[in-house]
Amino acid sequence: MTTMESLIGLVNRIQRACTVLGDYGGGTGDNAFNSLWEALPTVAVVGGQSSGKSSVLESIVGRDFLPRGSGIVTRRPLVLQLHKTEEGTEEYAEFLHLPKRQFTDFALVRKEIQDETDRITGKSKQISPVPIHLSIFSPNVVNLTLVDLPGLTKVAVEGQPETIVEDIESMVRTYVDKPNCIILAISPANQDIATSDAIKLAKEVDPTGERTFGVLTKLDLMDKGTNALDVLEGRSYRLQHPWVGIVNRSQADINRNADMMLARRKERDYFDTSPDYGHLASKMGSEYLAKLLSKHLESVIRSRIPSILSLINKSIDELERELDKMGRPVAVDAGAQLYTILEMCRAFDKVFKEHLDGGRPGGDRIYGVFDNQLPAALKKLPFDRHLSLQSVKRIVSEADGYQPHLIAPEQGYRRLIEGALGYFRGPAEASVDAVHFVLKELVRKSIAETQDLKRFPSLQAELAAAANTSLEKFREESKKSVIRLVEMESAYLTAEFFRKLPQEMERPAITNSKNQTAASPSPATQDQYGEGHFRRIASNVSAYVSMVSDTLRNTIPKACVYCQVRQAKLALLNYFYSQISKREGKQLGELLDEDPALMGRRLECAQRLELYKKARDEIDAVAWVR
Ligand SMILES: Nc1nc2c(ncn2[C@@H]2O[C@H](COP(=O)(O)OP(=O)(O)OP(=O)(O)O)[C@@H](O)[C@H]2O)c(=O)[nH]1
Repeated sequence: MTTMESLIGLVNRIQRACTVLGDYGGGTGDNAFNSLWEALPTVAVVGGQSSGKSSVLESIVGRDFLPRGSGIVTRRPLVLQLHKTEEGTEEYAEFLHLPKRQFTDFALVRKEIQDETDRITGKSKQISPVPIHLSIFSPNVVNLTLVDLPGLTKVAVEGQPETIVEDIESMVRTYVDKPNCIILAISPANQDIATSDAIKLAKEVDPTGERTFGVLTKLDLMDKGTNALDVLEGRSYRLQHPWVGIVNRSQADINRNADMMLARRKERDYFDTSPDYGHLASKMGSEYLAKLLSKHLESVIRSRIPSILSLINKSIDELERELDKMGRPVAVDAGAQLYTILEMCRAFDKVFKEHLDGGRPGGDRIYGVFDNQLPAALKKLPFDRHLSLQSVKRIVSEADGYQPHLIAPEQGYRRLIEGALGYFRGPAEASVDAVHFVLKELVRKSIAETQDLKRFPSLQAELAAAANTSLEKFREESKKSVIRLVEMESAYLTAEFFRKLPQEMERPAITNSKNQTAASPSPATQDQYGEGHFRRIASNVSAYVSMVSDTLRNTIPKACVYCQVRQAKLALLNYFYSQISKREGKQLGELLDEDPALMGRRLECAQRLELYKKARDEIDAVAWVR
């Protein structure tokens, strides 16, 4: 006995906890949790309108407490949990949504069911799948849980949405479809069983009749001379469990406020004295039905315990994994928050360095800048144009002014070289920018790849902004350095280079110049030198510039690495650290504000986890007392 009470009580407790967390079956979508509710055996009361569902439930309870009226009165599932108490104790009812209030007046229970139905559905006559939980504690009940569902109907009446017929059917189906659902199919005896809505549905979802209990009401209303023995003895429609006949209070009894206990006695007398059903009397009536269901429910629960436990264990594992993935909640004190932030910075820094040093991709793109982009840009510089014969002639002549040079065009050389070296600024700065963009991209990637940071969008944004500010600073420094390298080349030329060049005989050294001189004395300065002279100057300058280009091809990468890459490795987050050290506790907390959806999900997971763990402990405690 203890076991039976505890098992049904156990399922009741778990069911109530499920409802509080919004688990009443039918969870859908990617984020839906395993439904524990669906794994728990329940008895669902199903029948057409006016088939006598409410009357059966009230008979089982022995109390008048359900709303009555025309149209669809039951518009939300009512989970009715019956708890047997000691003989002589006072009966009372309790709603899950009003945990502190005990109802001893059952008329008020009826009113509360009506009000609570309207609270969710409005007065619109809509239906809602959110159940109302009602517990009744009484010495006159057996331990049992039943779910009262809206009556199946065929037409929508005034004020009801057109879809009501299908809506009710699909809500009822969400219960009876579940293999753990015991179906209490109510059919009135004064109607042909072949037309019973309850039997029609039960047949569909439970064709073998294993989990269907057939209940035949209104036996007293059958035409004189007829009886329901064909149904009750299983000849009309066979179920695995025996049919139970019921005689509820008539409408006239209800109007008279006939006492329920008296009605129970009258029902017993009816069967005991019935010429048709006398031989079945011990297996008829609402009291018998309640006991039968209670016993069956207990045995079903017992047989399902292993699968319920395995579902619970599987869900616990899944939830713990998900919680680990989401990260545990953030600490509230400033010290711990700072520690959390610094831990995440460290994790980010590690990922960033792996990108640069190897292990993760991206660092190689910096080498790509030095090995491809820079040499290609240097090659493309317009030295051919700058050192064209025409340009060399012009620059050299202009450099000499009105006095032509005597031996070598020193000023001309310098001007040509200076002009050429100026072109190196472009590729030098472009290399710095290219490295900057690679580093910036690596910061972005590293933030995205730092698992712990994922849940803190504000921290991610601040970290990215601070790292980018640092990178900008490094870029500026790097630019200054590479420009300085270029300017250093212009500031002091390598005289040695020119000394090594084969010495040119200046002035009219060239034959055709000689001839020209002979023919006509040189009228203009530029004519004093032949093309070969200028070509040689162009080629000497070009050789010098190419030597400088080789040098810069080697030194620009050194400057970029020194000023940008190395600094990024050493001091990328220094600026961030200086910023957060100025922050107060509240501002630190703001950095750690998580995505509200994630926080909500974590809370949900944590509550579910608690539910499952509690359920597991309870089942462990109860299930082995056997
Ligand atoms: N005489 C007699 N009347 C019954 C019996 N069962 C139900 N009734 C009457 O039938 C009518 C409908 O019964 P309910 O219990 O309200 O039926 P229901 O299936 O809950 O109806 P809805 O909630 O409207 O779907 C009421 O007037 C009851 O008094 C019975 O066994 N005998």
